[in-house]
Amino acid sequence: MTLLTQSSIWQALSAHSKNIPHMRELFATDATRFNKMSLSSCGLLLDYSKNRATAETLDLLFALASNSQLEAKIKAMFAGEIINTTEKRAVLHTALRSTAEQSIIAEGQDIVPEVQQTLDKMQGFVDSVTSGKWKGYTGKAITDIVGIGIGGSFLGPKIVSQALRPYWNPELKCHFVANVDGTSISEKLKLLDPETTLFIMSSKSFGTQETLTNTLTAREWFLAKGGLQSDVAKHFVAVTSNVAKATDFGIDVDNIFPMWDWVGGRYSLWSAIGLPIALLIGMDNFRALLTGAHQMDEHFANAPLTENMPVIMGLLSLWYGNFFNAQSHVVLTYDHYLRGLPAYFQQLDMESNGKSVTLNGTDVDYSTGPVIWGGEGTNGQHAYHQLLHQGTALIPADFIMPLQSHNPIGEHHDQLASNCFGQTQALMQGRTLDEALAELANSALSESEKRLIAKHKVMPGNKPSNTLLMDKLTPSTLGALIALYEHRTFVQGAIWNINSFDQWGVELGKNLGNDVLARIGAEQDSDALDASSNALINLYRQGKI
Ligand SMILES: O=P(O)(O)OC[C@H]1O[C@H](O)[C@H](O)[C@@H](O)[C@@H]1O
Repeated sequence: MTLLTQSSIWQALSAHSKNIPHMRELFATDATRFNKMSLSSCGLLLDYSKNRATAETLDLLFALASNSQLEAKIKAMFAGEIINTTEKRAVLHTALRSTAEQSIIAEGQDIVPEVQQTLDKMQGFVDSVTSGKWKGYTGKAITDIVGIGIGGSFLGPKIVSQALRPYWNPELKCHFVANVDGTSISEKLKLLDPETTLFIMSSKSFGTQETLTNTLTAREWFLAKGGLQSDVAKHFVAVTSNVAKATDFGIDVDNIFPMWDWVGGRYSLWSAIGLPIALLIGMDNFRALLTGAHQMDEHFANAPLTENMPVIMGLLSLWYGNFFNAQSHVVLTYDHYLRGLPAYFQQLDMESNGKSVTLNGTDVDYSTGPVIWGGEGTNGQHAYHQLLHQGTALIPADFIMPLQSHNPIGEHHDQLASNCFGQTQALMQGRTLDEALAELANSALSESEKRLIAKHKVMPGNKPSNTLLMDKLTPSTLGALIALYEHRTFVQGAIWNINSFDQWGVELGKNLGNDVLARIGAEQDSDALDASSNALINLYRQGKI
């Protein structure tokens, strides 16, 4: 057994988990439950009252956090200690949204000046492109931006741009290409004019196969359409920590925006990786996004555990995963602009906490990161919510909704809000057999049919959910919301004592993919691998089954 599961606090939580009254009862016996179990910070309100938790539960969970040295671990991250021990790196995405007055030391050097210089360089670039000063090779202004990247170098810029659609510069269109499937870039290139298109190649390592291949294809297209090699600098810029590789590739050194080892890919939208966002919404709004995230950083670093939003959310999700066998967690955004957020949180959390050894190499004997999934409300209500209400799996849910819509037409937003709140209520209270029978009382069914149908209409309820509200979706509230989930992920990783900042599983896939590519291109059929892999490679070489 690990020290964690041996600890008395873990044992106490385990015993306590068997004795929590149904949430209906918890609400019926305490009219102040919402007041006690909600908090506001950084423009967000978290209602966590619809959870299987009593005051004792929370006390035990906070004690678990303290016993896991959570506060010291938070301090270590903000202080730039090498907490990504397997890659020997600091984890300082929080420095990207620090204020210019702060001083943050990584590897003996204050990194805030570099961060500020990069923001200034972004500012100059954004101003130049959006004012029309930056010209394409035929003297025309840029109309289309294509972000080429994958993983963290794609999802952050894409999802944040999508979320901040009301703030877009109407003169610019933005497209993203991630997949190495040639269809992805081909379909985009069909829409584009090489004279007015700017490609932003985003790759921290400048070594990711998909991104390199897509960028080469974009460059070939540009040259084939009439651009000259000497025009490439007007249409290709890069964001990378590997300047040497980018210049070798042919990117003008002035057009390279820096990245640093102390920023993980899935935490990088706050860096120059966010350049497509900045172009679309302007630098003032991009800085507001950073400010919102910074406010959440301050809250996370300074609020006591008992009033700390990321801590509370992290603990409650861990509560279900470790003590109620919940294997997944659903994120439901009641806002069309936030429809991509579940996918973003999926990468953030699953790539961070999909681990099974502790920092010192011991196998864990408890569940770590759950499957994160979700979608936009109300669409999901007409599909997978059925399983949330009546399925056998326990799936805790986060509901996220702005109080004011950017598109306040007719009754739309009232209906959206009532669906959101109605779902959390239904999940919590369920429907008893007596209630189901009462609903059928006046129907024409026989008594035995009523009993049968009523049985199918019973919903156990007691399904946990958090509700996160904001006044309006703005760059600042979005920054705070994303930082909240980053820190929630950190909290869980800290308690599980895993490294939330490496990704060796992903690396293995990359390496084996390269090996298979070599076999596909080899002179002879593959025979050195397992029988299945050999057969698949050789069928591919033949091009038919
Ligand atoms: O930015 P890059 O170096 O191209 O990396 C892009 C992505 O690829 C990897 O496989 C990682 O798992 C991601 O975290 C990363 O964001």
